[in-house]
Amino acid sequence: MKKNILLIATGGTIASQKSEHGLAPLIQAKEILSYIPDVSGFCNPDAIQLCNIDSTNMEPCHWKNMVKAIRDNYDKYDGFVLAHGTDTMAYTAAALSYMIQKSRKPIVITGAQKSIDLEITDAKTNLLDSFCYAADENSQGVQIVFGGKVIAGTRAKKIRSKSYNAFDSIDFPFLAMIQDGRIMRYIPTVPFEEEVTFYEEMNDNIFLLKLIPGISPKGLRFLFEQYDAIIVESFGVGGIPASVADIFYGLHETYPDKIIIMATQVAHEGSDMTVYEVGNKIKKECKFLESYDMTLEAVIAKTMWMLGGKMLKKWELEQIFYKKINYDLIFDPHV
Ligand SMILES: NC(=O)C[C@H](N)C(=O)O
Repeated sequence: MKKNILLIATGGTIASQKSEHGLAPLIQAKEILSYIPDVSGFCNPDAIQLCNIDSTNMEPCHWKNMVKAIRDNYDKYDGFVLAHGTDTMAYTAAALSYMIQKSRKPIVITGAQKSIDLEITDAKTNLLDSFCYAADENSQGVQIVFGGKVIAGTRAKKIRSKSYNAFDSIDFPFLAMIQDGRIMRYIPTVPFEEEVTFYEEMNDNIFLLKLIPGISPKGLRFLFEQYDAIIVESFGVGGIPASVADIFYGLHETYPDKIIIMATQVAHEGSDMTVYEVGNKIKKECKFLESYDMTLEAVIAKTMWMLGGKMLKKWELEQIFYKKINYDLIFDPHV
């Protein structure tokens, strides 16, 4: 029997047309479907419009609306395809990986580098591939389908701003590749036994501090006062420059429960603060959590999600942060 697949359109280049001030999302969900009539050959497609925005404007409130739309339609459809801008797609894929867990019904996020109404575009192939993946018996969970690759929702990163080949899977194999409607799986599907769980609360009161050589520690106190968690994007495997470390020690005494997470600016292989003196001591004394092999997008989304529910103690948060969800972490931190 043919599967019922719901397209949830949110905007992005895939839906964009020229406006007075540049490309802007204008094409509506049903019209997007009309560009890919072939999907009706293998599934029953349907479409709804959630918003029509450039993904630059994507916010946690939109993720909440996506979760609600999927939850409200969960019994009616067998799979979901979200059409989304590419710029923040990796964040949305990570966010939905935490907000919708153990879904037997696949949730596929896709988009394009060129609008669907252009003669030469990647939009139709990406959409066709996404419907094909969403309608396949062995698909589940949250993933991006783009440029013929299927990437776990927590592992995607936009690595090219213009080419069709815009996304990569960081430190984790592609789940599958898709070519001419054929799916080649690299990671076998182990069907979820538990029921799907939906979470709608995200705490976006977090701050990402990118370190640069010679960074001035001015303003750190303000960040500690204002934000519930601070993610520090440092160099290499992770460390804090001496000029900043003293301030951190002082602030940790005043705010011992503040969540501080070390991530790295290096694209591959992740963090390990214990290797160098510049990271080891401060990690222990200020009780830093660290990203290890999680992507920055996953760390940000996971932090928002874990702080989104009820107030938890720091040690409970630590356990949740290192819990493996949708392939986000391979390293074993031995908490
Ligand atoms: N290719 C794209 O979709 C880029 C667009 N600015 C967006 O993220 O909405």
